[in-house]
Amino acid sequence: MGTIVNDTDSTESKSNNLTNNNNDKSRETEDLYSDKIRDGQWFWNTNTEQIFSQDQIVAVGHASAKSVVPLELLRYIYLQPHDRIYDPKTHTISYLQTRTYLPVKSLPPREKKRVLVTGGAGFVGSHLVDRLMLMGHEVIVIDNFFTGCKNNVGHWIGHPNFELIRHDVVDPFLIEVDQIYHLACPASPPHYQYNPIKTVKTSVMGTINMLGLAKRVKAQVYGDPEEHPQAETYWGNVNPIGPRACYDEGKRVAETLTYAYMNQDCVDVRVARIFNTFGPRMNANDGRVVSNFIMQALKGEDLTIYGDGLQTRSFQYVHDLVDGLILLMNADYKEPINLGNPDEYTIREFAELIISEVNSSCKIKTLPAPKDDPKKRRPDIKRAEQILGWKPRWPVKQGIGETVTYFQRQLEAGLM
Ligand SMILES: O=C(O)[C@H]1O[C@H](OP(=O)(O)OP(=O)(O)OC[C@H]2O[C@@H](n3ccc(=O)[nH]c3=O)[C@H](O)[C@@H]2O)[C@H](O)[C@@H](O)[C@@H]1O
Repeated sequence: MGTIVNDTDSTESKSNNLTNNNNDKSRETEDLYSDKIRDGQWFWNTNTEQIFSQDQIVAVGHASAKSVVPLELLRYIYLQPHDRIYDPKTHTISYLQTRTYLPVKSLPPREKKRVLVTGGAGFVGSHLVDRLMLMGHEVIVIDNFFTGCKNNVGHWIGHPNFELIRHDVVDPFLIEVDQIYHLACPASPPHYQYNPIKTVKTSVMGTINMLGLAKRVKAQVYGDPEEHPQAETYWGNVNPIGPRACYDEGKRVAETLTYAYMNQDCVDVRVARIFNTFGPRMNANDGRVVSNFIMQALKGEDLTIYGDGLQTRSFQYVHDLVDGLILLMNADYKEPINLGNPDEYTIREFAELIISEVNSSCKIKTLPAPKDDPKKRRPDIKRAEQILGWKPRWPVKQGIGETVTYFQRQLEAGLM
């Protein structure tokens, strides 16, 4: 039984005539990739230790954790709606039946781990699953699909190294695994405030169940911080009866539980405090600032700033987070570690960045500020740098570029 990392946070088919040009393009691209896979000349042939080429990011991961994967491989998965064909005339979606899986590394049995990812069909979880699969591990996903989505991991269904189970972490679950990444919990304020009792149960009972299983944690533990930037040594400032308490306090108790299991039952734990994260597969309607602003800009609507827009956030691209989680899992370090990008923006600056990246002429409109909205958030990442040798590689602008492409393609494919 293994180690648990607990996150305390902080298409188209061939039927009909596929008249849509995008669909044809998508099919052509898929055939091209399929040929490459069959001929065994996939991107793995490139030097996979190389992360940058001519200042461009060409791979993600860290050689020390054997997590390096060519970026093209991942982009193929999340930027091509290759397994679904949308027919705008009949407003139907067909799913392709035949599937070529991307080549995964062949690991010797002693290196191959059985890894459980709770919330593995969600935004962050599904990117972690892609990476672990490509690295050659056996991956088991449990998800209740409340905010997660089968499509996020659909490209692995049927693969011998992959299992997808509908299960709610609030209920006990028994399985033998080497490692557990506990990521299950709605993270956007509208989602987690929709059913606050369930949110607390997911954090608390979900964590108890997973700790019980393994006997391993995310940045909201800091609440509306009085210390800036936030180091792991800061204890936080949370209103225990406010609308965000179900999430923030849930994460805090999850950490308390994690260390109680470590001290009392010698459970091997890791605690990641995750700061605002964005990227492809964010839910377009989850109400978070990145997805809201990009969707509004793409649709030509006004961007909604809550309050004066002077509150700050620091945004990290999802690949950087996955790098950090895998490094943390493989490090022998038990204290909490912040994973976030210290590049801090006011929400107004961020709105202007999105407008310029989408090349839109949208205006900004101001709406009332939500209660208890933290005024500042920026991680102090010295600990992650020292202990894990990790720091974010993705400039926010570059990540935003890929995320905009993702949302654009989803919109074109009728998927949102
Ligand atoms: O993205 C995340 O990872 C975090 O999202 C939320 O925290 P928050 O920072 O409030 O996230 P957003 O809802 O994205 O809001 C960020 C800021 O933008 C503002 N905002 C949001 C949406 C919008 O349309 N306009 C707007 O001005 C919010 O008021 C807030 O000040 C969750 O509470 C965190 O747990 C989660 O980790």
